[in-house]
Amino acid sequence: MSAFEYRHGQLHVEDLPLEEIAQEVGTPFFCYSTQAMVNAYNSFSDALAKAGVKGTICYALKANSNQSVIQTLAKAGAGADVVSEGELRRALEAGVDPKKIVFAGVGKKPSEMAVGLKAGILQFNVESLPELEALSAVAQKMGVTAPVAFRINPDVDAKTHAKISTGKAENKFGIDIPSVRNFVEQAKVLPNIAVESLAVHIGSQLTDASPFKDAFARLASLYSELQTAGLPLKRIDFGGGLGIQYNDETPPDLSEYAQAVSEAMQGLDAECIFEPGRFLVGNAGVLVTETIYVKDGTNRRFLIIDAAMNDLIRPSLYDAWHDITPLKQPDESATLTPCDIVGPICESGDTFATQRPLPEIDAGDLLAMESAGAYGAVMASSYNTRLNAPEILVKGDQYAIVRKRIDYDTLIKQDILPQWLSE
Ligand SMILES: Cc1ncc(COP(=O)(O)O)c(C=O)c1O
Ligand SMILES: N[C@@H](CCCC[NH3+])C(=O)O
Repeated sequence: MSAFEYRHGQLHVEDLPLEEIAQEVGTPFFCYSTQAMVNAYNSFSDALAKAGVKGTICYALKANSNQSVIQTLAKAGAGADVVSEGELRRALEAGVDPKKIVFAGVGKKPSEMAVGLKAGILQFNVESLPELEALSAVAQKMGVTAPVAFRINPDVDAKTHAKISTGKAENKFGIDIPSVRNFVEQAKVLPNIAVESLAVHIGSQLTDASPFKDAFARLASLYSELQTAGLPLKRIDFGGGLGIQYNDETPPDLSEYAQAVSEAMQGLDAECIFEPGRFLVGNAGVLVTETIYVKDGTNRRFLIIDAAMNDLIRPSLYDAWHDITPLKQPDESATLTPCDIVGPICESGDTFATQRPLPEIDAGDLLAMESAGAYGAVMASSYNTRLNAPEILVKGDQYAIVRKRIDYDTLIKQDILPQWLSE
């Protein structure tokens, strides 16, 4: 059973009508299903087990870093993939075992490295020589050894949106394969560094299995070559990137993905790490919004809603598609009219959908923007001095506000007037 479906004419999340939450919380708000997240985690883990792959699933916090989401996944067994001191602190606060935390990102500062070393995390995914040198210096100063994975850039086209593609030579990420031997030599002479792992991540929202296969094969062959040359590698990190269905894409199913991993692992003795973000939470969340006005323009109908690009930026930033579903189930015979669904922000880019066929929608009607669990609330801003959309977590017939809406007073008072303006 899906976590979001119509029952008795109303869109439900698990056992609750979304409209009931909307009446109590007000719109817009994000709503996440515990069941959908746990199911996604279990299906990922089962698929790996079925393919004979043993590994740790380190949830990529950047997709949705609400403490309740991290804790839900940690309770299901997940570790964490973090990219900043903030995310690292979130993971530790949620009780994630430091030995299941990997620290990725091209720009870790020495102060952030120190927090990771102090916590005793599993590995730092290193992407440049200056970063390796900085890590060595911090570790030496602290009298500890830094566990390192070299993140490789396999120069593989992930066939995804250019802004979220990370494995091509022109991208800022990873170390090109021919340079890795030099990195290994440098690591030997740098104090307090232990190279234990190789990592890869070629992009996000991959809908084709072949780039995964290519990247994993290159990673595995390099792993085997370096191990044979005497480097004591223990782990291989396959990154994240598995796509979800937003519209009519057909992402690889889990067994195909797990098969690609298992093929790459043939003949290798290594623990595996995975860093899925979107797959675990993307389809577990919606953004609920109210229609403020229906405006008939010269040549099109606009639905002006109370959510905007500051709440969910994906359509403006990547031309991303999100299904838009009325909370009240329309008649099967309802006539569909093409509408532009837009927010109140003063930019034409504040558009969620163009010429989207929808049944008759009136002012006051509630809509759900689907697949908003990943890269939704985490990418929000207060542009146009709009209040944040609160976040709600549902479990069965219970719901909890897991991030509240900040009031205008608090928002405005974040700004501090310099003395001279109050004189
Ligand atoms: C290093 C790394 N790991 C994991 C992820 C998570 O990606 P996704 O949400 O596509 O699974 C990302 C984001 O693309 C990333 O940059
Ligand atoms: N923010 C992007 C994904 C970025 C992945 C970051 N590594 C999206 O919404 O699709």
